[in-house]
Amino acid sequence: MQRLAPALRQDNVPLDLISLIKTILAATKEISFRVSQGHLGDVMGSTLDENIQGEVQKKLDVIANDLFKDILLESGFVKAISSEEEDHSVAGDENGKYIVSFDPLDGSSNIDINSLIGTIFSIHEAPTDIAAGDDDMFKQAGNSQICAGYVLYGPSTMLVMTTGSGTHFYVLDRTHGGYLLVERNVQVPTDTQEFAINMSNQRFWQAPMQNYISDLLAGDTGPRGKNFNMRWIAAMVGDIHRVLCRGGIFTYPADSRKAEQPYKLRLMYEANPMAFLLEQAGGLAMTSQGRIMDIEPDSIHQRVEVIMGSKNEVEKCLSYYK
Ligand SMILES: O=P(O)(O)OC[C@H]1O[C@](O)(COP(=O)(O)O)[C@@H](O)[C@@H]1O
Ligand SMILES: [Mg+2]
Ligand SMILES: [Mg+2]
Repeated sequence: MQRLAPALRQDNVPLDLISLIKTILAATKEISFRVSQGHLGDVMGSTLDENIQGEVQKKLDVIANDLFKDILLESGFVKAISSEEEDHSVAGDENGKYIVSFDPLDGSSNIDINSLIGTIFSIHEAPTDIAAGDDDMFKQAGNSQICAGYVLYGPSTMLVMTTGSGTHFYVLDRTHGGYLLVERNVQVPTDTQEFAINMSNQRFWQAPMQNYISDLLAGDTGPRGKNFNMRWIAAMVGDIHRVLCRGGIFTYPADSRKAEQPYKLRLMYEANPMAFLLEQAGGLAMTSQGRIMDIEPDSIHQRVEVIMGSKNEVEKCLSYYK
């Protein structure tokens, strides 16, 4: 099994980017250990604080955020970071070559039930004409990401990452403490009979999504002529990992629960990194209006509609919006 650094060198990843990636992964090893300790690791439960998203922060949201923030800002590689748990971007080294957006703990509602959770990250080059700490430097479209990945804290701790030369799977080897490459160039099947959506929001969806999902549910008695199964892990890392492993369509569509906030998932540290990983694996990552990675961001916590996964099924879903 190949170790991480030689695998990245094989993809011609620059040495300082490899160092930055290793810095990020050092924090994930600490989180993986804390998570595996569960109640013993004092990671369960909520704080009394709310983040800028209006969500009560879980203890592990804050622990993970502080771990990433500290290790990245001290690294010297990073001009600034932006996190789901930080109101604004945080300045690092003015000469840092990179900027990192991250979701320190994805699937927070799963922490206290010992279910699947993860960390998501996205790396861009740092603009030289904007000062560290100015949120504007993060307003870069997903198509200019140079690296994206997630770490899934599951039965095994897995890293799924791309630097633009395919999407690869790694496993954290607890015997020597490093990530080992287990699968190169993962390919998402183009067709699927598995969908993921939070069905409890059905009455709030727009008509095209209502129609698309009801045709899936009609199965072989309906226009699709085949049966579909449903899965919902309530952690994007878990649902997208399943799609990367065996295909599927994952969607968090627009809904009318809150008129001023029709979307749930965040562009910079959820949708964009997952889009890069899926596209590099032959999948599609769209909104009903276009390609997620072509969206020009206007704020670091911007939310978007998400329809992603197996190519032909995503196209089928989008045909309902035409
Ligand atoms: O609670 P819902 O509506 O099922 O939403 C689940 C979605 O929310 C999220 O948990 C949001 O992410 P965070 O846990 O990082 O806030 C996604 O991982 C997941 O896909
Ligand atoms: Mg998240
Ligand atoms: Mg989160």
